[in-house]
Formats: sequence, structure tokens, C-alpha cells
Amino acid sequence: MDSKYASVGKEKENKKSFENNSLHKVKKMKLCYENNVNPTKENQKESNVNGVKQNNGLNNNSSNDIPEDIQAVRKTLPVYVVRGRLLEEIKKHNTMIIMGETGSGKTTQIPQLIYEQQLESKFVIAVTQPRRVAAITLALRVAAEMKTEIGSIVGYSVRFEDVTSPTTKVKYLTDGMLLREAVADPLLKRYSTIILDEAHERTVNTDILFGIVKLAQKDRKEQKLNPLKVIIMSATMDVDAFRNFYDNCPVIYLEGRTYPVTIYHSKMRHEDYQYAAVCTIFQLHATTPANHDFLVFLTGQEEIETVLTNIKQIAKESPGPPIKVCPLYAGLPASKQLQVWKKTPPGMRKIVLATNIAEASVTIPEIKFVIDTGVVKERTWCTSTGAERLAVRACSQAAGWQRAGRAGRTAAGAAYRLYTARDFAARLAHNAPEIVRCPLTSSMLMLIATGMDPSTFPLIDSPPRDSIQASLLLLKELGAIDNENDPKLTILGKKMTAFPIDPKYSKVLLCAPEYNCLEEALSLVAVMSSENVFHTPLHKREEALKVKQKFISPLGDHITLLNVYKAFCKAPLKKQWCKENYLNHKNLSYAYEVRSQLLSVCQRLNLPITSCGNVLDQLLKCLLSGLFTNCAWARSGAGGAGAGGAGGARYVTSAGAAAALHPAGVLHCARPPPAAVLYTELLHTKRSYLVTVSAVQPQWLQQVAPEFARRCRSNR
Ligand SMILES: Nc1ncnc2c1ncn2[C@@H]1O[C@H](COP(=O)(O)OP(=O)(O)OP(=O)(O)O)[C@@H](O)[C@H]1O
Repeated sequence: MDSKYASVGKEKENKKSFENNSLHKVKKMKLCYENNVNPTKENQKESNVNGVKQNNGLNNNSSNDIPEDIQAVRKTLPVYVVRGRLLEEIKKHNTMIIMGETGSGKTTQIPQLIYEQQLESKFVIAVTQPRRVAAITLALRVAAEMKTEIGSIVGYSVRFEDVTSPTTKVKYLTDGMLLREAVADPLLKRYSTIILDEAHERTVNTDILFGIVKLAQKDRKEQKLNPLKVIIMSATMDVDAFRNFYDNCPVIYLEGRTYPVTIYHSKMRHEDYQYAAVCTIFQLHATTPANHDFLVFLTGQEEIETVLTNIKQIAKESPGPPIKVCPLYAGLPASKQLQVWKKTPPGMRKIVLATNIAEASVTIPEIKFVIDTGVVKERTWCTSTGAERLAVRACSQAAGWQRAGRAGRTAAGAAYRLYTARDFAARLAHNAPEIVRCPLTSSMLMLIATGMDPSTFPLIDSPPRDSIQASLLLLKELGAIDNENDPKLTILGKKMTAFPIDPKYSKVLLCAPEYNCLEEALSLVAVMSSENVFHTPLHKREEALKVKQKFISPLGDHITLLNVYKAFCKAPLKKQWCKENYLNHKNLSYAYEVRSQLLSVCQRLNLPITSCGNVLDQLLKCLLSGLFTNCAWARSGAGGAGAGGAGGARYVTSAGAAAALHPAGVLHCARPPPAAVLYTELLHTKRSYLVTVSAVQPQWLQQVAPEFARRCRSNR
């Protein structure tokens, strides 16, 4: 059964082109637009709808400080307009797919409608999000709409932060958190409705949740428990795949959006998308009023920081209002991420530079223009070598629509695609789901912890067989499961599920008391969870490398990172200290946050928090107890251990991949190069590199992981 409730479809959105002629000189460049929007009219409309004061201190008031009538805004949303018919459908069906335009009100309104209609009584409505920033900001918005304190009727639960209470009825949570809850209760009995939002993202966690809710629904029916309603939502999903998976369940199409988004495509291809983005920013900046904010999609932290510096420099000489540039990426401390939702002073323009964490679900109220570079940084994984490949790729059409959908949420907007219409048409409709290209160890552990059998578990797309086998073997060798054929969790495995981190690292923390080094292991794991802590600006490279010397340990990168973290903790004026020492304050603050969360899990598990002091071999052995598969040996012969500095040395990993030490690593120039190393990551770019490396004694492997060491010996 397909219902159509409104008439404006995505295919009817304006698709226009912009001509991007000379991009050589930012200030002189001029772009030509067809059918430009009328800025005066737009301003009038915007002043009526923007802004709301939220109870977390984030002020979303409109640029001209006219408070938003939040209830009036609600009532204009396409979902609200069709609420009666929609609720009828929701009552009728236990499983359904809802497709609706970005910004139509799916995520904020549908849970409220269900709650208000008292379809719910003592049970809770869960709404999952692939990303924590979306879960938090949506919960804050819905709490404001429902005039309630966050954490009471409306709450959220994300990694390291649970803002819910026994009165919470509408709960926004990351898919990872719901997966954790399924470990304790695979039937998810406290929920009467589970809404799996942004289904198109197809993260490993959501793919597993699709199967978990399907089984929970069936089992609850068989056990005559309260029924579970499952709603799958997105603006851009592959409906057929989901429909097949959920036994031809009904699909509801909600068409229509509140404000139009005009799409402009570049008329020519750009070799340098960062440069094209900066040019576009300044052209729009010079021609549009302040408080028309911009959202620019880039691929990662380093790129964001480079563009941020460029913008700040160019802005000094450019016409237009003052600019506030806000970065937004996953590794940014939560408080810094939420800065993006803070109101900018009147007369100022906010430019948000984001990775794809801002691609779906979020509303950043005053975003008028989206600038879409059309690329994303994606990790893929090779099962046989364990190598990760980090590559910048063209994003899918679905991602393009989602990005454009971040404009037009509180007023009409536009999306500038820095790629041609022809390029867009040639792109994949959807990216391949994560489950077919990423390591599955964490998800397998959670799945087994829920008592499910990985070999019969229902999935929309099956991961490659060798990927499942490799994950099960690793879990067995980590001691998390008893065997690979009919796996059951061991006591250690059960404890590992208490940590929201990769099982290799939870094993490190759980083994740390044995080596008397939990203090140090916590700091190291935390700092490794954050992005690069070293800041090496190109123009001050020599100076930055000189300063780095004071942290360097001859044992390698891990102890060097620990030295940095310890010094950071002692520094009284942290920001200033980081600046002087060429360190990234945001990333170290993030590590600090993560450490305190990991510490509280260790305390819950009653692990003794002791320190190994200067006996750092203990810490490296402990690290090896979780990362034993990440060992590499210097190749004998030319280029191997005997051949001059380590920079030229070649290593072979336990999985047989050949790689060199990464040039940014401490051991890159060690003489003689270490015979055996432990690495955190095997990265393929143009060459293969071992990243974050420490020297280890070859016999340690035998001591910490005898079974694995035996297997390695027989393979070598
Ligand atoms: N934080 C916010 N501040 C201001 N307005 C907001 C906020 N969050 C939501 N809104 C308003 O509510 C509308 C609906 O948002 P909602 O997230 O429910 O849409 P959606 O259909 O789920 O979109 P998407 O598919 O992009 O996730 C937005 O377009 C915007 O007008």
C-alpha cells in the first residue's frame, strides 16, 4: 500500500547551474547564476520562523531576535499537516517504511505525534540516529517543542552520555547505544515503538539493528508480550531493499517540504575542490546579507582546519560582514560541536565547515547556503591483511540530496554543488553499506552478546564470508568467545561489551591490572581514540618538529603520545600550552573526555587503577595483549632491518602485508631499525604504511598471545 499525502516531490526541486569561470583569484572571481533568488523576500520570510531558546543554553533565536513561534513552525511542517492520516497508518501496521523529504518533520514530529495520541502508555519510543550530534540536537529541539526539560519526557542517550530518566518517553539515541541495550535485553521490551531513522546511511550498527528489531518483533509476538512497532525512515533510502527485508511492509510517502532549496551545479569540473569551495564561499559572502549562514561539506579534520585558516586570512581583506567559522567533525569534543548551534551576534555570518556528520538529520537553523564539494573520506578494509584504506571518493546521489537538505529548513535556501549535473547523474544512487566493507569485530561481539547466531542472523546485505570468519577468529584469539563455530561469550568477552570501544582496546584495558598499568593504558587508549594530537603547520614545520622532540620516547609513538597526554594534564593554561607546543588542543581535550568515561567503566568493573611508573615495557606488553594481530617484523635482506635507518626498512605484518614505517612516526629514522614492531594502523595510500608504531621484543608475542604466535611462526 503506497499513500501520497502531499504534492511537492524532490524531482520538482529547481535544478540550476552556476558558472564557475576563473577560479584563479578568489577576490576577483565572479560566478554567474541563473534565476537568482530574491534576497529581500527571503529575509522577510526568515524573520517569521527562525530562532528558539533551548534549555541547554544554546540559543537558536533568529538573526533579528524575533522569537520563533515554535508551535506555529511545527504546524506548518508537512508531517504535521497530514498527521491524522499518518497516525491511522501507524496504528494499522506494526512495521512500516516512511519516506519523506528532508526537513518535512519526520524525526521531530512522528515520535511526538505517537506520544501525544497516547499510542504509548508506560512504554518508551526510541528514535535511533547514526550520529551522536544528531541525537543530542534532535532531543533538545523536541524537548523545546514539548515545553519540557531535556532528560524528563524527552531524553537522549549517546556514547558516554545518558540524559534520560524513568519519566522519559521519547528517547533519541545512537544506533550503537540501542545495540548495547539489546545486549541486556534482545527483545527490547521497554520500547513499544522503535524508529530507525536515516536508514539510508546503512552503518554496520543500523544494519544489525534492522535484524534485531525484526527478530524482537517476532519473538515478542510468539511470547504474547506487548507488540513492537517498527518504523524505518529516511528521505533517500533504497525502499525495495527494505521492503523485501520486512516482508513487503507498507511504504508511506510523505511529499512536500516547508521551504524550497534551489540546486546549483557547477558548469565545469574542478580539480581542486577545496579551492573551489573557498571561492564559492567568498563570492556568496560578498553578495548576501549577514545571518545567511553557510554550511560547507569537506572530508576531514585536517582539510577543515586548512580551509578554516584560509577563510580567516582571506576574510581580512574581503568585502562582507564579519565571519565566524565553526568546524564540525566527529573527533571534536561534544561541547565544541554544539557551538555550531549557538546563535551568532547580529550582523555576523556563521560558516560551518563540516564532515558528513552534518549530512543527515541535523537542522542548523540559519543555514541558507550549502556548499557541497561532492566528496567524502571513506575507510575500506581488506580482510586478508587487515589493512585499512582511507580514500576520498565521490559521494552518492543520496548523500548529495541529504546535504542539500540541510538548507531550506527554516527559510528558503540553496545548495551549490561543486560538481557538474552530469557528474551527479553518473553517481551511484547509494553507497555500498558499511557491513560489506568494514571490520565486523565490534558488531560481531555485540551480536553474540545478544545471544544471536551470526550464521543465521537476518541481514539486508550479507557481509563477505571471510570478513565474518576473520572477525570471529580475532574474537576467539582475544579471548572474547569460546569458539568460532558456535560462539558463546566468555567472562572476559562479557566485560569487553561494557566498553564502547573496539574489542582490541577493551582487552588492553581489561589486561592492564595484570601489568600494573591501568593509569597509563587509560590515557593511551583515550589519546588513540582522538584524532592526531600533533599540529604541524606547513610554514612552521621545522619549529614544530623541534618542539616535538621533548615528548619523544625512543620506545616509539605510543609512549610519545603518553608523554604528550601527561604533559597536557599537568599544564595549567592548556590552550596556550598547546599552542606553544604545536599540539591540537581540541583533540587532547577530546581524549581527556574519553579517558574520564573509560575510567568510570573500569571503576564499575572494579578494576584496580595502578600505575607502572617508568617500567614502560609493561605498558607495551599490555598494549600487545590486545593488539597482537598488529605485529610486524623487519624483512631481512635489502631494505630490511640491516639496511641503514628504519625509514628505508621494510616490514611484513603478521597477515603477510609488506609496509614501511610511516614517515611521521618516531621510529622512522631509528638506527638500527627495530626487529619487531607493534602498530596501531596499517594504512594504504600510495604506499602501505604502519602508523603509530612502537618497538617490541619478538618474544613478548609468545608471552601475551601464545596461540597467535604459534600460528604466525607456522605462516612465516
Ligand atoms: N534545532 C532546530 N532549530 C530550528 N528549527 C528546527 C530544529 N530542528 C528542527 N527544526 C525544524 O523542524 C523541521 C523538521 O525537522 P526534522 O528533523 O523533523 O525533519 P526530517 O524530515 O526528519 O528531516 P531529515 O530527513 O533531514 O532528517 C526542520 O526543517 C526545521 O524547520
